[in-house]
Amino acid sequence: MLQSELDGKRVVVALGGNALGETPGEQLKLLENTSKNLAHMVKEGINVVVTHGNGPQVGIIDEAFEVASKDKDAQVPPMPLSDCNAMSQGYIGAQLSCTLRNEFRRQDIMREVANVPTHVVVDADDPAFKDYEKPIGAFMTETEARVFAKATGYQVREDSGRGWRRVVPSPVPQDIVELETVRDLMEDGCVVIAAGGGGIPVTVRDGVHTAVDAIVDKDLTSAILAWRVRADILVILTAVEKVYLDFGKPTQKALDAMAVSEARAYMEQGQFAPGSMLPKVQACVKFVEAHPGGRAVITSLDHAAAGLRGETGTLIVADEK
Ligand SMILES: Nc1ncnc2c1ncn2[C@@H]1O[C@H](COP(=O)(O)OP(=O)(O)O)[C@@H](O)[C@H]1O
Ligand SMILES: NC(=O)OP(=O)(O)O
Repeated sequence: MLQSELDGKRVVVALGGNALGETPGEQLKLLENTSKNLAHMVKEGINVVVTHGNGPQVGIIDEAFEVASKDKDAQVPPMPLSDCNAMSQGYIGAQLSCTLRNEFRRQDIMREVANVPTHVVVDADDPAFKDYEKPIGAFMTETEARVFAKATGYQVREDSGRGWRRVVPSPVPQDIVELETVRDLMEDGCVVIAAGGGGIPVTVRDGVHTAVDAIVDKDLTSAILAWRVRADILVILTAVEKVYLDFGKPTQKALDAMAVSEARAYMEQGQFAPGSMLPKVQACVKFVEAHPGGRAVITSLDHAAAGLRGETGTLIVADEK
């Protein structure tokens, strides 16, 4: 796809939480770089909506409150995971708003940035509340993880060959509460940051919203958002340039493209790790199925522009009729 063909297109860009570094300072640096890439897209006439992950960050915030609340002298209250989730959304979104505004100024882009704290509706009976799948927080060795699990009562799991992490419930997002606000802001010409950390999950009963302690997968929420704002392209940016078959094995093979039926077959073979690559592929399939004509790309931040032009990354498209 030529750059000129991207002019006027709506693109939802999902930034991986694991690509945001481990400290606020590191995150700010990475977001400055990310904002350069996003600003280039905006300058080319693309209507960008940005979503972001929060797995490592929400784990750190939760851990900080856990440790501090156990210190009798510190006078820090325990903090529910749902509120830690909201804090991560606020702090990542706030840093990104700042770095985007600075980059727009540098590149003479006259666009407003709006950060929308976002909630997503989930089903209170989602089986994910029993079978925890979402890795959050720092990576540990297996021994460290087992000690941590014994001390805290938390569940831990190996994460895609990268180490062990705490896992929490990750219910499937059904709807985005602030969707109309996001749409209105887009119509007004804002570059919108929304659905951070997959959104704060709420259950709704008789119209009453109740936040729940879970972390929604931001790629699944991004797919709903992309479909509901009629995006042309969903771009999922993570740490790898492409999706692989036999990931991490000597037989590893990069995928340039997958039709939906191929993606489903690979998912059935267990090619994509739950909690990491699997929800990304599921999200892409969900988007291109819900929005025929839509394209989805998984690639790394550094390859975002080339991925948008179809020159790299793994493209997911609907089956040919
Ligand atoms: N089949 C696969 N192909 C590519 N990467 C995979 C695959 N299976 C698991 N992964 C891992 O999934 C990671 C992306 O998931 P994750 O780190 O959770 O995403 P995020 O960037 O959104 O935080 C990749 O960096 C890689 O380590
Ligand atoms: N909430 C979420 O999906 O975060 P990560 O992208 O960090 O896993």
